Amino acid sequence: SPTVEKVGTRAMVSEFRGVRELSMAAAIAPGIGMLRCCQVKQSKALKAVSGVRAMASSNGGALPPSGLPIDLRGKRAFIAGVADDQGFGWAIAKALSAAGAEILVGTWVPALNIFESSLRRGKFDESRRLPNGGLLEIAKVYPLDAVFDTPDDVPEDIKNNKRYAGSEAWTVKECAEAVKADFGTIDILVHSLANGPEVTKPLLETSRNGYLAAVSASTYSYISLLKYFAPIMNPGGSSLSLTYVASEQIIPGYGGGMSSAKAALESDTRVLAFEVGRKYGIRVNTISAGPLRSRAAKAIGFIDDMINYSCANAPLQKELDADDVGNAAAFLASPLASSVTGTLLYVDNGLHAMGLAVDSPTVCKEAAPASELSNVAA
Ligand SMILES: NC(=O)c1ccc[n+]([C@@H]2O[C@H](COP(=O)([O-])OP(=O)(O)OC[C@H]3O[C@@H](n4cnc5c(N)ncnc54)[C@H](O)[C@@H]3O)[C@@H](O)[C@H]2O)c1
Repeated sequence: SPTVEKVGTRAMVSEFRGVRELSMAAAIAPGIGMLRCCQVKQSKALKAVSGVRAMASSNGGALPPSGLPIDLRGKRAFIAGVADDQGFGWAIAKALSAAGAEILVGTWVPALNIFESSLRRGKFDESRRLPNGGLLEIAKVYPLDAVFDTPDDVPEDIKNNKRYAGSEAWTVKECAEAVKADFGTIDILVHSLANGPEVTKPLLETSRNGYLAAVSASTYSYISLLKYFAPIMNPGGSSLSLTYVASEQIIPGYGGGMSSAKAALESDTRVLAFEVGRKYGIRVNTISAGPLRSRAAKAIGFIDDMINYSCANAPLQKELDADDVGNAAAFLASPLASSVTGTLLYVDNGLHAMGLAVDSPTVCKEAAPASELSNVAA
């Protein structure tokens, strides 16, 4: 109605003013560091404002209720690749949970004990907090090693490895069977895992075994997950993986065959979207995420440089928040994206679109008016 439209417009105007004030503070802040800090605050403020709006609407306050919610109530998600609260898997679990989904996770066997004991001891309690004030609840943590499809594939040295000794049924097939036995079906499948034992080596110096191990852990693992989980997914379900722009552009330092593994993952996303869509009515998408200081990324060794580079050169000059990826994943998993499949969605502050490093000393100021653009935005 016209009244609702008016109230909605007022709310948007005041939201806009709040953001503008923060942007102006950013413009007058002395020094680049301060500017960057203000810009990060600006993005947090945007989130806070929309959070307040959501709260007001749910409390029957002055603002109108949102007409387009991401509603995953009654859905169940299995997220493979959660072993702490620092990575994308955790952020996706939180976003799906905030939207109402029940959360199951698959944790790499060698990391299982520490993850479960940290959860029990409350180490993650602060980061379990959801925007609505609730806590992320994980209905069950399953041991998983996505490099092995069935028990027959497990070599003796892994069988006898003491880090695997306390766990059982952790191959992909057994894990899917365990989820089926416990819960029957799932609706959402997330692949948030990767491993490249020679990631720090240039491609030219990568061994055959290192290359194949990267593709096995980071790419084939997704085919295997879909192969065994799709049969227990309800039609209309959604599956998702995480990729990185090194698949399509040269990122020196992202080695060991990991760039190839991500390129294969993106190609597989399209083929699997067709096969799994036709056979099970399930959607398959991938998110190409910007740099995040996760445990896996820290192991590569130059993640801080990548984050600084993105802040300096991406269209949006702010650090990527894992929650940004979580929220995009919640959208892709939801009925709002019911016609979206076979796609790659960039969630990277726009860095993928740049063809020029605007902070390069070889770029003249006229060609790269990044600072002027910051002021215009403010
Ligand atoms: N961090 C980044 O900058 C970045 C950017 C783009 C894409 N990604 C992708 O996001 C996904 C999640 O990574 P993250 O950066 O959040 O780090 P992360 O450390 O939180 O997640 C990686 C997970 O993979 C698990 N894992 C490794 N080998 C496994 C196996 N054989 N079986 C089961 N689990 C296994 C690890 O235990 C860990 O939990 C990965 O696909 C990664 O390539 C990361």
